[in-house]
Amino acid sequence: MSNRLELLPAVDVRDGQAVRLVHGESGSETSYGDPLEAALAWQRAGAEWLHLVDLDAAFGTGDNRAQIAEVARAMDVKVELSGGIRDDASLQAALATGCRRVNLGTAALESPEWVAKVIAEHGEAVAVGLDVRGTTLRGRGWTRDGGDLYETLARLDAEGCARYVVTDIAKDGTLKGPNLELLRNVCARTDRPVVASGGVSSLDDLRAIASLVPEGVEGAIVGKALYAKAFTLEEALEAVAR
Ligand SMILES: O=C(O)c1ccccc1NCC(=O)[C@H](O)[C@H](O)COP(=O)(O)O
Repeated sequence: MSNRLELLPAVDVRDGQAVRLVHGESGSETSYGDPLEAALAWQRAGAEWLHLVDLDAAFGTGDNRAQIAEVARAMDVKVELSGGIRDDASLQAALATGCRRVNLGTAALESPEWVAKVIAEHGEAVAVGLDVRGTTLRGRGWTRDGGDLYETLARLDAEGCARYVVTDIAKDGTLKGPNLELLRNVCARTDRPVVASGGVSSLDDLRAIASLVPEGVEGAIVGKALYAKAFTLEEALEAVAR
């Protein structure tokens, strides 16, 4: 594992638009225009990764599959794809975009046998999103409870899950800072890399997450702060370069 924090600027797509939600709640969207333009802007600014989310697929309000595939295929940088990947068809469609990895969320809570099979078949190409309120996991676009964080983590670890994307829903899209305690607690319970998501508001937040790299945090997803211009991606990359 590198000792430098990886940054993953986010492009969350709802109804064809790049948006950010507050607490992941449907209806709380702020729109930021064309997803491809946003993704290309992050790439031009030096991103190594793009975190690309199909929110409609996550919520079950349709999908943006064709547009998501167009964005993923246009990227020269690594793409992590999330939202509504719950069965063989959606998994194959996601992998066919050429993305580097997919995030499974709801499926890890509702279809554990399928997820164990997918982890065994695809290894590093699969991460599991652990999206929590407190220590209770949430699925179906974060609208339904899905069990205990640490029990699920132990099960997924035993199945060989390669990495986790950990989101405190109470922080997501709020610019209130990341939940460092949650990240530390998850890192203490697994030896797999953890990608932090939700709440980043400042370069100091990124430095604080970067201080957890020795504990197992590998990356940080940044959404709202970049769209709200709290800092630029260039500044963020510079802040975690040392
Ligand atoms: O990732 C999902 O599947 C998802 C489902 C339902 C609501 C939101 C979802 N993802 C949100 C994100 O991944 C955000 O882009 C990320 O947490 C960034 O948060 P922030 O920096 O606080 O804007």
